[in-house]
Amino acid sequence: MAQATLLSLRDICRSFGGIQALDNVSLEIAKGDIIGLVGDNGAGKSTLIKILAGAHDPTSGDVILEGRPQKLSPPAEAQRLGIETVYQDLSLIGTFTAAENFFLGRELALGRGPALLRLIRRKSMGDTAVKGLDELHIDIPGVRSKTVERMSGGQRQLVAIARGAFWGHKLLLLDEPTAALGVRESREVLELIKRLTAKGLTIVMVTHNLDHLWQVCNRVVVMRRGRKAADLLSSGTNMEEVVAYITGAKAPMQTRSPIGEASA
Ligand SMILES: Nc1ncnc2c1ncn2[C@@H]1O[C@H](COP(=O)(O)OP(=O)(O)OP(=O)(O)O)[C@@H](O)[C@H]1O
Repeated sequence: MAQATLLSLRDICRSFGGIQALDNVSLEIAKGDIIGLVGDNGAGKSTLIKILAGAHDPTSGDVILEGRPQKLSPPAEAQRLGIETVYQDLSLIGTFTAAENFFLGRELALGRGPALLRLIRRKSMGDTAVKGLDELHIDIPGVRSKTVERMSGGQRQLVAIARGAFWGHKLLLLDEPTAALGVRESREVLELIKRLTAKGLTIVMVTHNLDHLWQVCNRVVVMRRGRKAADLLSSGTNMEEVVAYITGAKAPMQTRSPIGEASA
């Protein structure tokens, strides 16, 4: 069955001084897509993610969200629209617990007022964070009591992704979610991504690990020198072909997004 389009990028260009980081990139993201965004260093992946995250404005081109032209910047606007980003630094405060990190910068923050009210708000935030982690079957001891700096890298990544999924009800952007992790921790993160997929979340994930991409993504988008070199269903391609697009051994496709074709 054809999936509805969530977000379209149309002819997006972005330059930094004389550097053309993105050159006429168009991309259709369907609801429920898990897109693996790949490409060599400097190919334009981060710039594309930052456009979607509202951290960069396009120099030209249009962003259409659920059928309406939309400005995504600044990042708070993208977040208001339900787009969350988990960057590699995870943006967690080490001296806060996982529960406190869930609500960083959000309206429910403790704020001012009588001590009792602040205590009640803190309890309510803790309950919500625990519920959010439970629903995703993330079993981390000390969600309310242990600071995240005392957690493993894998646990921190799980907390950051769970927080992103909790607030990002439309689109979750993941920047190399397994880059710094060992085999077991990577597996846990990939399992979490699969559970988010099952819940119908839409994800765009930058990765250098094609094996990980194949475990979770239904689509592969290859960037090369600021252009979209290929846009493929993972079920209709293989690693050899994707590598050929990454390196330029294979000429860029005349791409159209494979929305509506069979998903993996
Ligand atoms: N803020 C910036 N100022 C100047 N040039 C930039 C800026 N951000 C990106 N670029 C340039 O734009 C091009 C694309 O960079 P981008 O970071 O998007 O690539 P990437 O595919 O994410 O690479 P990597 O895998 O190395 O992170 C590169 O030439 C980079 O140097």
